[in-house]
Order: sequence, then C-alpha cells, then structure tokens
Amino acid sequence: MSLEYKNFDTLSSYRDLAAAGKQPRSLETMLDAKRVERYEVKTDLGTEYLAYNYAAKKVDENVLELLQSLADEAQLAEKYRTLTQGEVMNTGENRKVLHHLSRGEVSGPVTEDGKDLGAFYRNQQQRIATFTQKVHDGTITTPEGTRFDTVVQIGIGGSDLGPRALYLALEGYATPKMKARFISNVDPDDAAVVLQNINPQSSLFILVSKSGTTQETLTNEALVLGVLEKAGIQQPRKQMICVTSETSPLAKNSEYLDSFFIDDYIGGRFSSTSAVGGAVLSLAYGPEVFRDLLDGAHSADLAALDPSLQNNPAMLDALIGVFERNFMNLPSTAILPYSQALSRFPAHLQQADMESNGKQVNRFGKPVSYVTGPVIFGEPGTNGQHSFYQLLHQGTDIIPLQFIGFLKNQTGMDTTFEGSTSQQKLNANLVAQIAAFALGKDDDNANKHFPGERPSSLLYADKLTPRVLGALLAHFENKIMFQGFLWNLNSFDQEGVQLGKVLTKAVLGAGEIHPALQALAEKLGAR
Ligand SMILES: O=P(O)(O)OC[C@H]1O[C@](O)(CO)[C@@H](O)[C@@H]1O
Repeated sequence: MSLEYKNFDTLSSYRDLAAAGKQPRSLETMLDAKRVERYEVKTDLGTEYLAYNYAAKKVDENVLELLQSLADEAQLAEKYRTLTQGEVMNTGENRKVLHHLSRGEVSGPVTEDGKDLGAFYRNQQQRIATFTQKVHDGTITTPEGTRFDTVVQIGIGGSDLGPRALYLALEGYATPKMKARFISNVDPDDAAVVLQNINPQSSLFILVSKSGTTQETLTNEALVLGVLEKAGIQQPRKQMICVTSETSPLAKNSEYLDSFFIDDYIGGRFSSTSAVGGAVLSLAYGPEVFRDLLDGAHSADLAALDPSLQNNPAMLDALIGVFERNFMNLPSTAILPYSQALSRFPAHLQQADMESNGKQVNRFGKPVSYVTGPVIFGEPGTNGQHSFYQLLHQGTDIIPLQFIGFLKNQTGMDTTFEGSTSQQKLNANLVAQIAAFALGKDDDNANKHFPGERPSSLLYADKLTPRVLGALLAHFENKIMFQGFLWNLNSFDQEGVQLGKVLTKAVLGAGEIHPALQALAEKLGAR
C-alpha cells in the first residue's frame, strides 16, 4: 500500500468529527459500570499487563467509529510499520527513526548498506552489561583501586529526563546496586549540591550527550573534572564513561574509562531505551532489570501495530487526544500518576510530547491550519490535589486528564489507619477524582458547584515493575508518534530549540548584539 501524507483537515472523517466534537455526549448520561468494564484495552506483558481505561472520556460508539475511520484514512498502522522497517521518517534531518529497534525487532531486521542496525543496539547493550558486571564485581575500579558505589549522570533534555524518571520509578521496586544522581542544569548549584552529597573517590560519572556539543553538559563536565582534581583525583576521566554518537567530538576522546554509543536514528527524547538510559539503569539496578524494561516496551510496541483501535491502546489514546484537542478545542493535557515513583515521569513526557508535536508546519514545511500538540504538565497525586486541582475542577479551561495508578505499591510497606491502608487511600482518591471530574456536583452556592464533564483516562497495572514501566514509556512514545502522523508533522526533529542556543552564544561572545539583548545581558551580568 502506498502511503499518503495529507493534512489532517483534508481527510474525509475530519468534517464528521468536527460536528461530533461540537456536541459530545455528556459523561453524566454515559458513565456507568458497564462502560467501565467495556471501555478498556489491556496490553499483555506475559505474566503482567498494562490497561488503558477510557470510560470517563467523552466518546461514544459513534465517535469511536469516526476515530477508527480517521485512523484508517490517515494510515496510522501502516505508517508505524513503515517507520519500524527503517523508512526515513525524520524528514527534516533525513533520518530513520529507530528507537523501537533498541528494545526489539517490531517488523523484522532493519538493514542499511547490508548492515543489521539492530545488531548495533544489541551490541551496545551487551557491552554495557559486561561493563556493569565488572563494576559490580569490583573488576573495574577507580585507578586507585576503590570500588564504585555511586553513579552520576551528566546530561540534559533527553539525556537526563527519561533516564532520571525511569531511575526514580524503580527506586522502590529494587534496592539500587549503585545509587544514582543526576546533574543537568548549567546552574552551577545543580552540580554543587550533587557533588556535596557524594563521595567523589567512589563515584562513576556518565557523561551523556548524543551530539557531544551541548553547552550545559560540556560545562558541567568541566565543573565536575575540576572538583575531582581538587579532591586529589589524578586522572578524573578514568572515573568517567561517555555515552555519545560515534560521530560526536566526544567519541574521539580516549581519556574516558569507556565509551558507549547511540546513533542518529534515535532522537534524544526517545533515547531512554538506548545506551543513554541503558548505562545508568544497568549500573543502578543491573542489566537484567533494564532488559525487563526493554521487554515491556517491546510488548507495547508490538500491540501498537494493530490497526483496530479496540486492540491498540496507544493509537486509541492518540485519537481521543486529537478529538479533544482539535474538535473539542482543549489546549492542554495533565499527566497525573498516583504513584510517587513516577514523580519525574510527567516532566519526561513534557519533553517527549512538546518537543515532538509542538510544530506549526507539516512534514513538508508548509504551515498547518489546525492546532497541534497540547501543553503537557503534571504531578503525582495526591500531592497535585492539594495544589492545582482547584483549577482542574472549577477553572474556566477544561483540561483532559491522564491518570496512572497501580493496585499494589512497590515496596510492600504500608499501614492500616482509620480502617484502610495507605494504598487503599491513594486509590480511593484516584477513583474519587475520576468521578468528581466526570460527574461534578450541583450546589446552590455557585462557589461550591462542580460543573463536571471533565474527561479523563486511566492507565493502570498491578504494580509498577520494570516491565510495566517499559510498556508505560512505550505507550506514550507511540501515542505521540500517532498524533504526529495525524497532524502530518515530522515529530522527530526540534528546530524550535535552536534560536535560543544561537542567541546565548552571541551574548557570551564579543560581537555586537541586539540592544535589548545587550541591556538585559548587562542587567543579569551575562556579558
Ligand atoms: O544529548 P544532547 O546532544 O546533549 O542533547 C540534549 C538535548 O538537547 C536537545 O537537542 C534540545 O536542545 C534535545 O532534543 C536533547 O534531548
């Protein structure tokens, strides 16, 4: 089948959906126990599962049928299959998009000039696993023979957010073999606080930069090296490994204890399952835990191939999101995990989604005449309830909500207080919120009135394990990809981050700059 890349508003289902979006059925009339049972898709992860429940979304059978037509017309499943076969999908940078291949083959091997590209990722995983084992068993130590007990990742954006979110997500699941810390911001206090709280003599640093040119990361490397030298460490780079692409300037530096590689076919925000996340997660939890995470992601990747929305939670989530964004005109989406372990997951999804689909031109560089990616934000519940939920319940904007929850907590530690456990309280809050947002509450006092009709979905599993975490990550990555296909965008470049970088260089340089920039730079002592 030949693929067609058309602007979303030229598709024939667009008009029908626009009509349906103007008058979506009310949740008050639709939401019942039957719907809670029926409006759910489960991804099978072997002995585990990840469920997507959309009972509290404002879609009925009619809208679901229209969304299926839209998915078929936009050739979502075919485009995804083609992407996993190695087609150039990052049109702006003329690159393949292969992050799925870092967890397994979705549509068979991907080759280039006779080379098996999957073998490259497997080889890096194997090298990381071997290196990790040697660090853990004390074969690899500092030059002075001290065993490493801490790992510190230095990187920013995709080289920080995903790996950090995943590390934190597993801290309660398994006792780390090495504790991990992260330095990302060029604000020197970020590095200072981390360095003050570790023993530099027994710390292994991971410098992560795909490009090898990111100002913040190189500056932080210099800062760390300086601190290590001051602490009397003679060869600081022998306590540092590097994760970068083979063509980056860092790859040529043989002073590092070791180097591991990614390639240009995996974008920074999709690199958590490559060596970018693999090094820190394997060192912290062991390569087998990282493998489980990859397997969970691979299962979700396979489920995403199904053209039927009823069997494809990522595609369904993408379509419902587009229904809300384009046809109900809702501008943002909140990610609300009822799991403290996922405290940084919303921040990771913020980059993954907003850097991918925050675009105003289509994949051919032509302006689009419809809205694209929503604003993404979020915090774990129940903390968020005591903070920004006021606006979510009674504010003038309706914000679609993506709840995430688990039947059991990770650590097994809990208490019974006033007749219920903490985990029961957590999940009681979660279901109460779904109902309160959907159904609202009438009150004669307008100040106490809850309008309801605020749609939400729920991703849930038995427990947040490495496999479930991998599937959760892949669910969102695939949702973002499908939405990019729908909006006819190239979701895999990020030109919007460049201008700020260029102006920063100009401020720091000696040349003439815009007078307003000069005045501001002087005020802040940046020049
Ligand atoms: O891994 P690198 O090349 O240092 O890039 C870090 C981040 O910077 C960005 O390019 C944005 O500035 C992200 O896309 C990327 O994740």
